[in-house]
Amino acid sequence: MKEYLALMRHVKEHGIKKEDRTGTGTISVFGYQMRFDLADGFPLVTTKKCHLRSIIHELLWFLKGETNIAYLKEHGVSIWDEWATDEGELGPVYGHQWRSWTGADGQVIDQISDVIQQIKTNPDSRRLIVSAWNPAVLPDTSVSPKENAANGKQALPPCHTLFQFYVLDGKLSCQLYQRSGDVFLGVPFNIASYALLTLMVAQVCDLEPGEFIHTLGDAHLYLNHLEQTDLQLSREPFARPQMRINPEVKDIFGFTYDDFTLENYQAHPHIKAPVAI
Ligand SMILES: Nc1nc(=O)c2c([nH]1)NC[C@@H]1CN(c3ccc(C(=O)N[C@@H](CCC(=O)O)C(=O)O)cc3)CN21
Ligand SMILES: O=c1ccn([C@H]2C[C@H](O)[C@@H](COP(=O)(O)O)O2)c(=O)[nH]1
Repeated sequence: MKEYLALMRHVKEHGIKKEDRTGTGTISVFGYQMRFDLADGFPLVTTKKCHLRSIIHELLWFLKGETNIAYLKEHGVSIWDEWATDEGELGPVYGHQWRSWTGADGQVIDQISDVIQQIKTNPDSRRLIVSAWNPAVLPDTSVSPKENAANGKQALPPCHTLFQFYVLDGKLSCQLYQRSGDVFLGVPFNIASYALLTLMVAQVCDLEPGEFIHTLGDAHLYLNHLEQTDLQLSREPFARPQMRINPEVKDIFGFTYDDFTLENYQAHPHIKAPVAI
């Protein structure tokens, strides 16, 4: 995962101090792109051990269209706890926008089913897009994430805002535009999550996986992640692991946790870091 280490190094070297909503402070750059050829193995960071279980369950939770953390809690995943109401609600976040975007006239749009149908029937389309950015439900920044969720707004505006698929020579590629990236904590999750989504969509569309292209807007290192970043930069990355997916599954909503097996994942020890809320 030298691509990820290059991002960390770039932000460390070129990042400018910038205040942020959480009050933690960051060093930040604007605009950065990484490319991962999915034929070269699964892009899971190896310079710290990553919790793939949380990543897989979070993706399955998005695909179910759920916005309550109950499913995550049942599976021991706590990464969204800090932003949810006491009832576990996050408001209309990713799952809602992906599966039941609601138009002004009340029309409900399942963007995931629609994009898969388009990939299968119109692979040359330049409109193979899913957007989570819905200005009608953005949070009111004068109140907390929990209050927003209680008021039917998003607890946090989506960070991975929009993704686009591209089909060429029987291969499926995916590009994500991420408006804001927590390089130490969030970005390793986001890379693995979208790489996995690309493998899953390719399988159900009878295509081979191509590239995952990750485009970042505000790419930042929180000031309380700098030591952890240096430790990671001092480590030598291992070869990428391989992801095996149960080949029987042909429905994007038919995957379960046991359909995924990561092989040959060799990683350095986990590194703890506080999450900015
Ligand atoms: N500041 C911030 N960074 C994020 O990455 C982030 C947010 N906020 N808010 C919404 C979601 C939640 N996501 C998170 C939240 C926490 C971890 C985290 O603490 N990861 C630890 C533990 C992993 C685990 O429990 O599975 C890690 O070491 O990776 C990762 C992603 C990504 N997002
Ligand atoms: O998937 C995710 C979700 C969130 N993040 C990070 C990016 C920022 O550090 C915070 C969100 O704060 P904003 O003020 O709304 O940008 O969470 C991430 O990296 N990946």
